[in-house]
Amino acid sequence: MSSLYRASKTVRSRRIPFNLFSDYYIPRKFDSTPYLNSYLCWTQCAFFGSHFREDPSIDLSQYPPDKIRNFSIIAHVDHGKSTLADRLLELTGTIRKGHGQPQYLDKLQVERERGITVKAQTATMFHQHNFLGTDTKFLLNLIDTPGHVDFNYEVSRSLAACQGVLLVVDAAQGVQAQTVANFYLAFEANLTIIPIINKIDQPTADPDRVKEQLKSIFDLDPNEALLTSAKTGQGLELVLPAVIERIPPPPGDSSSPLRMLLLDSYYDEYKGVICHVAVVDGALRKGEKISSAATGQSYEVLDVGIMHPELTQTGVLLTGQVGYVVSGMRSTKEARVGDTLYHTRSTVKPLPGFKPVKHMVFAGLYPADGSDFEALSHAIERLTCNDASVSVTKESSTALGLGSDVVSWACSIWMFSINGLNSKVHIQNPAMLPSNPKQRVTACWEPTVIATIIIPSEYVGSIITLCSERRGEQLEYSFIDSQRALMKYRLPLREIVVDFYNELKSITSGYASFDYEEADYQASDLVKLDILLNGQPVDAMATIVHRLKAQRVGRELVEKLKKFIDRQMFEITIQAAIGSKVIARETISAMRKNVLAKCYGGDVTRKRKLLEKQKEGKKRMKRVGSVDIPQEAFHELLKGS
Ligand SMILES: Nc1nc2c(ncn2[C@@H]2O[C@H](COP(=O)(O)OP(=O)(O)OP(=O)(O)O)[C@@H](O)[C@H]2O)c(=O)[nH]1
Repeated sequence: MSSLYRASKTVRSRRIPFNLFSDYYIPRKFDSTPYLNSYLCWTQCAFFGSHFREDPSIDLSQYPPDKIRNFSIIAHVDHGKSTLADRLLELTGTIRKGHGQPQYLDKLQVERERGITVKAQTATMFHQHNFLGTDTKFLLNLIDTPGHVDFNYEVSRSLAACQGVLLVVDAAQGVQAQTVANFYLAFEANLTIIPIINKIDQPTADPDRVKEQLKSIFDLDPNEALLTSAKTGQGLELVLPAVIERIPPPPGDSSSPLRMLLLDSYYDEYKGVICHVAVVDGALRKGEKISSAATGQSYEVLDVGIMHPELTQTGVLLTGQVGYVVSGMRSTKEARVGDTLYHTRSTVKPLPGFKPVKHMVFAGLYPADGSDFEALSHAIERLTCNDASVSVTKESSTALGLGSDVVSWACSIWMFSINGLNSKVHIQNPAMLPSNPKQRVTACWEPTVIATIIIPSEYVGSIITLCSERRGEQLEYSFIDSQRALMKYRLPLREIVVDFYNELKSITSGYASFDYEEADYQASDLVKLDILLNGQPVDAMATIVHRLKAQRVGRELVEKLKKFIDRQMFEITIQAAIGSKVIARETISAMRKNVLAKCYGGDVTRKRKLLEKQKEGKKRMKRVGSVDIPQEAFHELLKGS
């Protein structure tokens, strides 16, 4: 999910899977596929299973903004955010110690299975602290954030509701690429940053080195860093006091009309759409009418409360508080993240920063077995119900075949300027390119990303080679300490969605850390690569590639195809071509029937006649014969094996 995760997803169902015929479409190597698959699994598992409860002991009017702290935990993947969040929930009695479910805030089954956080969750805690000489009970909203490379989009949403963050860094691994990316997200949002050096119980922990890094990379005061072990509990008692004392209270105005920031939403089978919100100004009560600044739609507030950590009805949410609202929205599509919700009859200025969802990750999906179409369709419907950032476009396909799985592959979006058309067109399928020769492509652009890579210095050379092979442009190269380098590259998005991360990990023996954020489109020399079987272009196999890569991609495609197409009674030529220029070619020779099998001994002229006849027949067959491409050839090509 900056990363691809910030990326919204577009899931395309039932589309011709052959428009990205290169190594780019290979789902196993497509780094974002696990994410997509996670979501698909998610649709099959009961998400949330929300329990609504009432807790009469909670009186939110006791918590004006000065007794509220909204904070988030940010970190590189696996540095211990979720474990730390769990410990804080335990410490405040929000969950029972040893509740038997590690990473409480990771509610999705897929999150537990994969050990990474996908959907950010919020939990409200209450904590007594001696503040400025008075024992005061504070309301703390902890927003757990995903740390995986794909999920930075979620991180930025979470940060919009916070005034401070805990920046967790693994004491052994030190600052990693996502630590850098997350730090800058928090820094740019003007949030108070509390550095936490976690996992100090590890034998390889080196907190002093991490402190140096915090100083040299982020200019953070090393003395302000807290040393913790979320595993053993060491140092955790200092975390909440630091949150209360260092992070400012939310700045809203309780006497102003209601303005609520919509943070997230999901679909509950019983209650409908449940929105997570942060009340910036004013107050919200059950029964009131609210409107959305983004869509203009109005709703009645059916239920309102806090996540403590289960949904707990309070009937009210006051300035600075974070909670949930049920308002009869029919689909999460109506709940636009970053939207401002306000009282229907009031006039307010929408909160800044709202951006409509911008799709960044595209995937084509189709059921390998056509009879599974309904099931897949249903699963995708549930997926889109639960996540407003996923949108679906249905396409019909003439090339669906047999099998048992869902086949998915990465798509890309290019921009083309075409002679005869006034505006630039976005193209994600080569078939969308005009066939009319008068509508010539005059320029092309492709999306790029800015990648941040942190590696032990001995791997710098290999990274430079990898990034230049992937058409990267080096933007920065510096050392974050005596052993590790930080490199920034601008890379075409298409070059990193497939296999880049795996390769990076493999050439650095797993020591590289990587993050990226979306950047502009850049002019690129793109060409349409056609695949021809016996001289006939197979439209579904055409793809768009960079001219420099066309030769290699074309060669690989024809070689792969050769493996999967059975020999037939006539010769088959497989060609890759750009326009009329053939750049790669393979031939599958014809099967030879032994026409002489029944001629024992006998007349030579008769044998010659039979062979001549066979030759003639083959010529005719080659002319009229259409090549059967087995479905598994497409599947195997898609899977990249
Ligand atoms: N030794 C040690 N291990 C820890 C500590 N904190 C967390 N871990 C372990 O580190 C691993 C990752 O912890 P998580 O809390 O899931 O990490 P995360 O940062 O939330 O990861 P994402 O959810 O993917 O963002 C788990 O195996 C934890 O048990 C610690 O203080 N010491």
